[in-house]
Amino acid sequence: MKRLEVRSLAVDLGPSRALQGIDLSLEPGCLTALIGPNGAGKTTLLRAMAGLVRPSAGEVALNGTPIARMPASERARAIAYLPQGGGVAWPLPVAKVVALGRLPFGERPEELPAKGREAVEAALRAVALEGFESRPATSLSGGERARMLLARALATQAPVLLADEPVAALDPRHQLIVLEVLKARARAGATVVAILHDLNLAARFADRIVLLDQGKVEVSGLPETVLTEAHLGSSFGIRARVTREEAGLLVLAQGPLPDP
Ligand SMILES: Nc1ncnc2c1ncn2[C@@H]1O[C@H](COP(=O)(O)OP(=O)(O)OP(=O)(O)O)[C@@H](O)[C@H]1O
Repeated sequence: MKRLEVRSLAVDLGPSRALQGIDLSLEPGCLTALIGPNGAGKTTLLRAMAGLVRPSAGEVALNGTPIARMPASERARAIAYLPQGGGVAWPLPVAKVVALGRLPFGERPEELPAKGREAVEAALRAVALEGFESRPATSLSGGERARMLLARALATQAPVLLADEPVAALDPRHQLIVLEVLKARARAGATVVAILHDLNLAARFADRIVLLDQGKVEVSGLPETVLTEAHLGSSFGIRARVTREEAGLLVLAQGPLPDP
């Protein structure tokens, strides 16, 4: 089990400060949704958590060890990262693409050991892509491709899973399937962080929500603490109604607020 800590993190991208003063503790067993308006810094924060962006100040630590000091191979086994809208350039069979998730263990797709094969099969099952194993990856639809790339990240079976908009390209049924998979990973002890734009899915599935706005954490905590009409107005610029239904919080975006 790995706790991911973000301590006083700042990131500069070119001339602009993308993140500033970020302090977060991401707990094992917990699915955290990262939400915020376009350009808030969500992808930058997730990339920093994966060790893909160099902080200008502060650090990210895994069970107390700064990830910048971890060997790349160790980090790749500990943190699986699903980039936003990833693509595939070669017509590799789907099973081989998913098997690339085993590379951090030195397992090559063409000669996977039993454990690697099981991990790949379980990942394909989890995203409902059984039967796609030999299809060329380049022949998949956008949503199928997104699920294949999530399966690659799942196949690593890393204790930390960071997913950038894992359900953005998916139909409603597959959105639910994928979020249930992420939740199950968390329940099995993983630390899971997913960027979500759908506030109702965040309300329903996240144990904790972090709302980023202009490179800072505006608020973080339980869904009912974060998804308030006031926060939705001030950070997203929308007039919204939040009601509590039997299934959980329901966010109804009613209209954009005028520019401040
Ligand atoms: N390479 C770069 N150079 C300069 N600025 C950048 C660079 N990459 C991102 N930015 C800026 O940093 C800010 C944060 O970007 P980021 O992609 O993290 O936002 P986001 O919250 O993920 O947005 P979205 O919801 O649109 O995906 C944005 O203002 C973006 O324009």
